[in-house]
Amino acid sequence: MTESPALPALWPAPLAPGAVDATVTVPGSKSVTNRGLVLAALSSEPGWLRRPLRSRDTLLMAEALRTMGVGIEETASSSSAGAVGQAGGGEAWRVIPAGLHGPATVDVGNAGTVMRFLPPVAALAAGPIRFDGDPRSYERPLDGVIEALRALGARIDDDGRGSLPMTVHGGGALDGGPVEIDASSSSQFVSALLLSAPRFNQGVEVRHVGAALPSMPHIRMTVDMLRSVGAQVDTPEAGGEPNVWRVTPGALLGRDLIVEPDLSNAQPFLAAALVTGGRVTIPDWPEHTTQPGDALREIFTTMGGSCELTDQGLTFTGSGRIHGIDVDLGEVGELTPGIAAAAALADSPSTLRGVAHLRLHETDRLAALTKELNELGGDVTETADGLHIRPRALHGGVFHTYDDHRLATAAAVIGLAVPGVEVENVATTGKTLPDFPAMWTRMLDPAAAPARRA
Ligand SMILES: O=C(O)C1=C[C@@H](OP(=O)(O)O)[C@@H](O)[C@H](O)C1
Ligand SMILES: C=C(OP(=O)(O)O)C(=O)O
Repeated sequence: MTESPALPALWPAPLAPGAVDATVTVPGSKSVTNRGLVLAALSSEPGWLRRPLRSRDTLLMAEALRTMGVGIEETASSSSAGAVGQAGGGEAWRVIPAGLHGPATVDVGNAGTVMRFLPPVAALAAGPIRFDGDPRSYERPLDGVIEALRALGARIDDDGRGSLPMTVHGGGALDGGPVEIDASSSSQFVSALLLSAPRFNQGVEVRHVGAALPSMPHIRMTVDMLRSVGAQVDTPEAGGEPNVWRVTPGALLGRDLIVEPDLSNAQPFLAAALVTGGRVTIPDWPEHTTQPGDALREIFTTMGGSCELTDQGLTFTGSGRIHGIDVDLGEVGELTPGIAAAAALADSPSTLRGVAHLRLHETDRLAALTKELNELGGDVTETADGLHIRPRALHGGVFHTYDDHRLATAAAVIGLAVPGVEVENVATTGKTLPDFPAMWTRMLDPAAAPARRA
């Protein structure tokens, strides 16, 4: 990660000087990096993560695994290995699995992936592992993971709250087997159980019961990544029972994983092309991916523009008009703040549906987007499961971010078109994209963009 210079408490979001024309290299995916770390830590041999994301969420994951005994070394292209967390380029992480053990304390910050994916890992460790985090982490749902782990044989002391803080008293092994879980509040409950399941004595059979399951692409990502390290996984898609996943016990291979760019973090830059009628290219956009950000190709095209996937990456070109959209974002909920920002600048109303669970994300995203957009003069109402956005002329003002990286990047998108937007605590983008303010400024500096027009 590039160490950012001190950022002001109120960051003046730059107004776009015209149509953007830039190539923006986006760091690795948070979701892939943190899954890759967990799987490598559970493998029977060392492995590599190349181009990992180095941000608060992924450093917390790496540090947590290290406190449980896993070796994780960071290698810059030309320098020697050093412990993760030290300053440095960090182009690859070598993960050396070891006997997992406590006592240890895991700081989950406000990272859903850390607070959900690691309790099953801790259940496999020998000794007590205490989990704690930011105040918001106490409010985010964890009950499904706690109850499922208990049903599978784990001992967890959570003071009966079903949330953080808690201690997993790892017994060195876990029975595993069949378990029912209501994962309607977070797909990460299912991913958490599946990721560690090859190491459970009986594997696992996870059956989701309850209302609709959000963020299915993220569960597919879990399954794909498990299979890529040799796990056997049966899924509903592969002709299995609906809402049932089975993982067979077995050793995992160490592998060399190249982490894809984070397509959800590409969103604000693509939105900049949409909002300014400009053009942005994201290099290394994968041809096939389970990342939900891939849906932006269709969503932003519907909202006004076109995209082309070439050897250079994905190029999105805005048409100069932004149209409203009526869309179910249940599968791709993490894209909602950025879509809401573009929708607030559109030429017709939008309805964003299927995202009630966003009330339990980094902040209550539906309430926060409604309040902050309306305070800039917008006309946004919360629905039972989303937002209704009627575009109006917006004015400048302070956009509060509630420690939510995606609120901050959404505010920057608004600021491209609305003079005088100040983003409170833009540093919160460090959760998944520490270099965001500098990347944004570079995108807007025509001298920094490669000349591509003939
Ligand atoms: O598994 C993952 O990597 C994620 C799953 C999703 O969580 P929810 O299902 O809780 O929305 C997503 O919103 C989050 O950003 C990352
Ligand atoms: C919901 C998100 O994060 P988390 O992994 O903390 O759930 C997100 O990044 O939009």
